[in-house]
Amino acid sequence: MAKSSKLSNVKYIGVLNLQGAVSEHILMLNSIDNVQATLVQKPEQLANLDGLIIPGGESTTISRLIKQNGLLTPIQQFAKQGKGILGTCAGLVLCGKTTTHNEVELLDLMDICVERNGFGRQINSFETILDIPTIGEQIPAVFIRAPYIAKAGEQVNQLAFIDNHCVMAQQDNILTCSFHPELTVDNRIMRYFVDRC
Ligand SMILES: NC(=O)CC[C@H](N)C(=O)O
Repeated sequence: MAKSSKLSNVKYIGVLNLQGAVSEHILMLNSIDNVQATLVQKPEQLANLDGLIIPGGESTTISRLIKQNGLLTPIQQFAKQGKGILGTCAGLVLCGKTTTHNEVELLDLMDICVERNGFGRQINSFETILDIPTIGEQIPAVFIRAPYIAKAGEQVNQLAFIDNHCVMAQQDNILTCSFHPELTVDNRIMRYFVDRC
């Protein structure tokens, strides 16, 4: 999209379209006023975006495709410019600095060490209701082969916990959650993210 065609009251949010829960994020973004959602597969599609969502899926696959598509450095630069990034589930893993078993190449956007599949396998998937003081009460959250944040640096604001495991965090312009907000009808987390882009 050409810069001149950007409307000042509209937030332009991209969804990384490599693998995983892409269309669900687009649908949720479309439920919010003054948001223009677009798909991102190539570095040049990051230009003029205010924010980027890295969806859930399979972090090893998304990591490989990020490299294949030449997106590793462009996404890191996008984050350094202060643009908003939301990583959900596998997206949280990818935003991390390390994983406990070092099995995935990460974007290193947030000072966290992630336990992949920390809540167990597909069969251990669950849905719950979270109170997230910064955002709101009674927020539905869907956990599918979900990771948790095993360790977080001092600059990381830990926003929500389950059984003492951190499941949502923010470090400046980077927001991550272990679960899938886009699989519910509650768009408060998405609105919180968009407002900060
Ligand atoms: N629902 C998900 O995104 C699962 C993430 C998956 N466990 C991974 O590490 O890639």
